[in-house]
Order: sequence, then C-alpha cells, then structure tokens
Amino acid sequence: MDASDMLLVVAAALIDDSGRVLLQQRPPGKPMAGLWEFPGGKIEHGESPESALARELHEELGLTLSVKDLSPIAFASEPLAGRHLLLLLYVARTWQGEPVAHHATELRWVTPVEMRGMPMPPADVPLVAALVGMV
Ligand SMILES: Nc1nc2c([nH]c(=O)n2[C@@H]2O[C@H](COP(=O)(O)OP(=O)(O)OP(=O)(O)O)[C@@H](O)[C@H]2O)c(=O)[nH]1
Repeated sequence: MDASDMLLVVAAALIDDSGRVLLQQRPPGKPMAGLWEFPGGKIEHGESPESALARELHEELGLTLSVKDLSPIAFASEPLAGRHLLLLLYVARTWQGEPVAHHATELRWVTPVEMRGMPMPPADVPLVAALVGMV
C-alpha cells in the first residue's frame, strides 16, 4: 500500500466537567449519514495533526483550542472505501466557546457508556472502548 492510499484523519473527544463526551451526527447525503462521530476531519497538506484538529473544531463547532489543549489517547487503523483510514483520537478538556453544529445534524453530550449504544463508524468502536477506561 502506498502512503497516498492512507487517509489521515484527526478527531477529538471533548470532555466536559461531568465526564461527558461530545458526539456529532453525520448529515444526510454524506457517507455514513446518521452515524455519530467525534468531531474532526482530514489532515490537509502542510498541517500538523494538532493544527488540523484545532482548525476542524473551529470550522465544525466554532470552538477555539490551543494545540496544547489536545492530548493523543488512541488511534484506529481500518480499511475504508478502497483506502486505509488512520484515525488519531485526541482528548481535550479545555476550550473557548460553546459548541454549535455548523456541519452536523445534531450534537449530543454522552457518557462513554451511553456511547456504546449509539451507531458509530466501525473505526470508532475500539476508540470508544479506550475512552470508557479513561474518562
Ligand atoms: N471526523 C470523524 N471522521 C471519522 C470518524 N470515524 C470515521 O471513520 N471517520 C471517517 O474519517 C473521514 C473524516 O473526514 P471528513 O470528515 O473530512 O470527511 P467527510 O466525508 O465528512 O467530508 P468531505 O466529504 O468534505 O471530505 C470520513 O471518511 C469519516 O467517515 C470520527 O469519529 N470522526
């Protein structure tokens, strides 16, 4: 597999004071519409993973985060649509602003245990297991 077949995606588990995590629902018309995911997206050319994630959180939710607020906790490695997805999950407990769904159908704060009952992309299943142990 060539490196260009690799889809590099960063995502964040934003954790509030009561230990709930923010999920967003993928909108109709997109692949995996209706599934719940961690906010995030693809790393663009010239970006570090952390700066890509700060940009995505600003675009998708209107939040401002410093790259210092992002801590890596887990990754997923999965075939996806003829390519290979490497999904890097970070956690953040500090940010500025209130999340607003700019791209998603809906936002929901859930406990890691509640997350287990929500339909999510296949790559997210092991990430949820990792979160359950740490939040
Ligand atoms: N943000 C995010 N993406 C995920 C998660 N799990 C997962 O498999 N993905 C996949 O990783 C890719 C994220 O890139 P993206 O958000 O920029 O892609 P997209 O299809 O929504 O947008 P696009 O059509 O504008 O490129 C998608 O293929 C998405 O399905 C997750 O928890 N969060």
